[in-house]
Amino acid sequence: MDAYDIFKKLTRGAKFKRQPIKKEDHTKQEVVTQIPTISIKTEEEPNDDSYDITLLGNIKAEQSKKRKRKQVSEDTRKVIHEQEVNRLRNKLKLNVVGKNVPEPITYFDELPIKTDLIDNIKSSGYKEPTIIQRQAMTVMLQRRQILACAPTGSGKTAAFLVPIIHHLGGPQRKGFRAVIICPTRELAKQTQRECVRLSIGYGFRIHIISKVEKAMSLYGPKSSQKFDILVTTPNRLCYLLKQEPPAISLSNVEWLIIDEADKLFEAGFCSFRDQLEQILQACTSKNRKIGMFSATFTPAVDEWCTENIKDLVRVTVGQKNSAAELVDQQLLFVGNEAGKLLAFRDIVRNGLTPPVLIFVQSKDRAQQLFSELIFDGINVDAIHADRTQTQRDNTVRAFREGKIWVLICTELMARGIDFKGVNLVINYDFPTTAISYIHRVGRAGRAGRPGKAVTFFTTDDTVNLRSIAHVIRQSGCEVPDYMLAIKKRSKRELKNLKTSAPHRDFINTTPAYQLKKIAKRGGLKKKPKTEQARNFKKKFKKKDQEY
Ligand SMILES: Nc1ncnc2c1ncn2[C@@H]1O[C@H](COP(=O)(O)OP(=O)(O)OP(=O)(O)O)[C@@H](O)[C@H]1O
Repeated sequence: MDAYDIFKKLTRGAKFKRQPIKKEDHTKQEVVTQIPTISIKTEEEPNDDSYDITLLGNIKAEQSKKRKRKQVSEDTRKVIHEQEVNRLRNKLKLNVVGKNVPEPITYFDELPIKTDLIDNIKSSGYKEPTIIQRQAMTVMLQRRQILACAPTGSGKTAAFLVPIIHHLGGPQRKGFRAVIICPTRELAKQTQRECVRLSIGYGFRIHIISKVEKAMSLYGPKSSQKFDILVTTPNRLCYLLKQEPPAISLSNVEWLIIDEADKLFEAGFCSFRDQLEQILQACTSKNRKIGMFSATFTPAVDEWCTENIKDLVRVTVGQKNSAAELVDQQLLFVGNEAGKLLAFRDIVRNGLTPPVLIFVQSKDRAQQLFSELIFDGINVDAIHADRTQTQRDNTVRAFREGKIWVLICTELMARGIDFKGVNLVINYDFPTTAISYIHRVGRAGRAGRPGKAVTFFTTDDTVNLRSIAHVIRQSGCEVPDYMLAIKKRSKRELKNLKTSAPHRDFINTTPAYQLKKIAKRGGLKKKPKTEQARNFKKKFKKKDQEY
């Protein structure tokens, strides 16, 4: 290393007043003489312009120490801040996985969005963000893709709608720029309503595909530009995409949200993986981002996300796959099928506070139970996939308006449906999976309100009893120890149960000997006893209805 190299090393970063070096001096002068005048501002600036190497070295060392000290203090501050954020996340039971995840907000005003949108949030009655909103909104506002899992009724819908509304900004006549996929039409309608409410003043055209034939002409190449946000079930959307040429364009989609993602990934749900593939192929924009939301998640969703989503942020609130803590849950042994009606009538006798949801395992059983309860003088109705769309819509509306007190439903209503203030959920038929249990009881205890859930079980329901008892215990409710000690069932047994619900006796209070007599005489002809029952009979006589 020659003298110039030493000089270069020592003076790295310093400023120089350039002075020509006299050639004749070169031979006489030592290393120091080659150093031009240096102007370094230090606290103890020496009178002499020339420095010797030691002094220079000291200054450089001092400077580097200062820089290091500054860096260290910046790093320390960063670490302390990160620790604070982590402490907050722990307190909120908020788990995040991903690179540089933005910190959660505390108030809606902290969101980097227009005040109009904040006003819309507040006029929806949302004073403070829920935990999932505190984190998911900030993640999505940075256009990061997300897999979010938070309890039922915790406000996941607004968590994804607000960032979407902010990003779309206003109508651009470019066609659909956001697509939200829901497993049922009821949930799609509810999401559309919330989107309309949160985007007041933005002028978006938010659509739901209700009739594919109508949609084919509506979303055709000429008119599709008018629309901005699409809320739909996967089947309807894929039907439109399959047309030649496709009856809908998704080429400008920026956000694709899959709500109740694990339901759609469930084996047997119309091969949603293929449908999702088809939808993704149609979303050709480079800016397309994916958001997956649900209260429960299965490994299938996680695997798909790991394989298909880059720079994913995973956000989980509370323990994964647990029931809402605000629901007071109870398991009630009713002996056998007949015991269920007795137990329900007992609950009614002790005072039933509507609105109440009763879950059964099939459409037939929903009808059977309805035929029984209609004679009990309760305002009751049933909703399931065999009812026409108009009937389903009317029933949901009547239940929301308080005209129906007790709604008998199948799994169709277990996911996402938000009925304000459901006081009681009754699992008349034992759910076939813990996931189904979590969603069913999650229809109560929403948006910070308390609720109750009673689950009937008979001697036939022991296969799944252990896992559901665990869910109940995990959410802080009491269950007898013996239930938790039941032998774990094999995966095959649980899978069988998942794919086919157990066989159950007909729901009927007519004694067996009487039923036999009736059967001999040529079938069950029960006369309606009340006005309500007569109306019900009339209603279901209508030709166009599918009952
Ligand atoms: N910040 C908030 N403050 C108060 N209420 C809220 C807030 N955000 C949402 N809500 C209300 O909470 C209820 C539940 O919200 P939402 O349906 O989005 O829950 P969810 O997490 O999607 O539930 P599920 O998992 O059952 O689909 C709704 O009535 C909604 O209006």
